[in-house]
Amino acid sequence: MSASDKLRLGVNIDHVATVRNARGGDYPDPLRAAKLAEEAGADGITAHLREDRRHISDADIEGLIDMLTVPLNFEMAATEEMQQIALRHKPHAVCIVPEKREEKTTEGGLEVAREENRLAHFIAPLREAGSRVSIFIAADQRQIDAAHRIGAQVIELHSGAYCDAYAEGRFNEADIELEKMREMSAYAHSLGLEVHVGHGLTYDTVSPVAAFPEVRELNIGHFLIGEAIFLGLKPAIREMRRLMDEARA
Ligand SMILES: CC(=O)[C@@H](O)[C@H](O)COP(=O)(O)O
Ligand SMILES: NCC(=O)COP(=O)(O)O
Repeated sequence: MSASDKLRLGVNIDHVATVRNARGGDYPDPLRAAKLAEEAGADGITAHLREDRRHISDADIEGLIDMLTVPLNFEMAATEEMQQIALRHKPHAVCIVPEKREEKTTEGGLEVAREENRLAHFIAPLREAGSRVSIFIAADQRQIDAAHRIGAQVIELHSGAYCDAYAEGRFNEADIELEKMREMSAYAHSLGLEVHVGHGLTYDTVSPVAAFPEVRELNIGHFLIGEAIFLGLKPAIREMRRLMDEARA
């Protein structure tokens, strides 16, 4: 396996900030988590600067930009404020995600097809600034075609429907969702898009997704931060890495 074939693990540190923000102080520090994740072998760090700043803050993003030795995948909504922040920091990757104030977490993928024109104009300066532009979407051919047309280099398939179905014991539905992601990974790859997958992945759900040959990166956060309470962050990440490597072998 060449280095370019390696399945990368992006560790999302948002929920270290959620715990910090519960008390409004300085700890636990998401930057310290990012450092440990790097040391544990993370290939990248993902952080979502929500418009309501419910977890990651502007200062966290600045700190990550200064400190990281691995690429930052900066998740953000397609708003002018976020575009300005991304253009100031020029992260390795910008992943455009949908956001709703009332949601607990990112509920679905971005509606690219309905907003093609606006999104094409929105991502052009980000690409020109040197960031790789990724679009967080459902495993839906219409959305993939639209992401391709607007000039995104990467798509990230939302694995939440698969993971939720699995967690709730709806295994037939989980298989259907998995099959959709498998087919759409191959389809997106055939168009020349780089394929990532993320949201809600756990030790129980990661292996079949890691086995898709077209997938280049998994972004995983909430489960790892939870598991770190019991195992420690580095062992939790290393176990995820082991499962990914085993599935890919
Ligand atoms: C877009 C995405 O899937 C991640 O950002 C993840 O959801 C963590 O952030 P939230 O839990 O706030 O959605
Ligand atoms: N884009 C998905 C991500 O970064 C991680 O999502 P989760 O594992 O925190 O649900």
